[in-house]
Amino acid sequence: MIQLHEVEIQAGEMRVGPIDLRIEQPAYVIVCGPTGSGKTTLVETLAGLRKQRRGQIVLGGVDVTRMRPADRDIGYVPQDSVLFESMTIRQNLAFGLNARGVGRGDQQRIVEFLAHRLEIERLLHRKPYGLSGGERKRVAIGRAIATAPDFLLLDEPFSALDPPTRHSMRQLILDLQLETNCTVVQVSHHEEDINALADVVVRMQAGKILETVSRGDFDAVSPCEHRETKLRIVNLT
Ligand SMILES: Nc1ncnc2c1ncn2[C@@H]1O[C@H](COP(=O)(O)OP(=O)(O)OP(=O)(O)O)[C@@H](O)[C@H]1O
Repeated sequence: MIQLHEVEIQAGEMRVGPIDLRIEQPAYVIVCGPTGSGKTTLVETLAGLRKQRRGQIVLGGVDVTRMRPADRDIGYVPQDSVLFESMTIRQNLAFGLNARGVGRGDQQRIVEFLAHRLEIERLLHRKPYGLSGGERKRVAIGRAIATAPDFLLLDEPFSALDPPTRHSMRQLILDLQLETNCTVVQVSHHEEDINALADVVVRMQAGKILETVSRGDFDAVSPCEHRETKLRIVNLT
């Protein structure tokens, strides 16, 4: 369960919140809304990167309100997908594993698996310089999911990608979410993302949640039916 209770953040001149939210896990949550409505601020706050003025955040039963970002069970892909430029792609993917003291053998096994799954094996020896936008996104996503977090935060992960790459990335993320059962919170402006991915849509406006539309309980249906059901339900929004 994602639970936010009266969360407030000061973002420059703008007050984001109070935000109250309850979302059952696992879910694919899309946060949408006009530019400047507070979507990134909300996601950064979940990641622990923004100081809250007040309120409480509970993720999967754990009160993370005062927890450091590294101690939250979260993978985060920021809007600009910043990579560690001095490290190889292999080292980028292994970063979180290394920080958690995972042994060399296990690190190697996980990195090879991720590289295969994300189709970036041929990039492992390279440094980020010169990677395409789509390749960077794949590495950033791989780095975020390497530690198998229960929560994956994606801030406009498909921006600046061409339509075919957007389509394949969307499919990849959906498959990963269904495979790992993690909860994804994704910022998106795009109707196709809502149609293809969302179990829950959180609409923000002027720093507040305007509405939360839930797509119901999909536990009993197959992944394929899952997507079709989502498509039907989005017409209600
Ligand atoms: N550090 C900051 N200093 C000043 N203003 C800030 C800061 N962070 C956020 N803001 C302001 O808070 C508001 C919300 O920003 P935020 O990035 O969360 O919006 P958003 O909904 O993600 O927008 P977009 O869709 O354009 O990415 C904006 O008006 C922004 O300028």
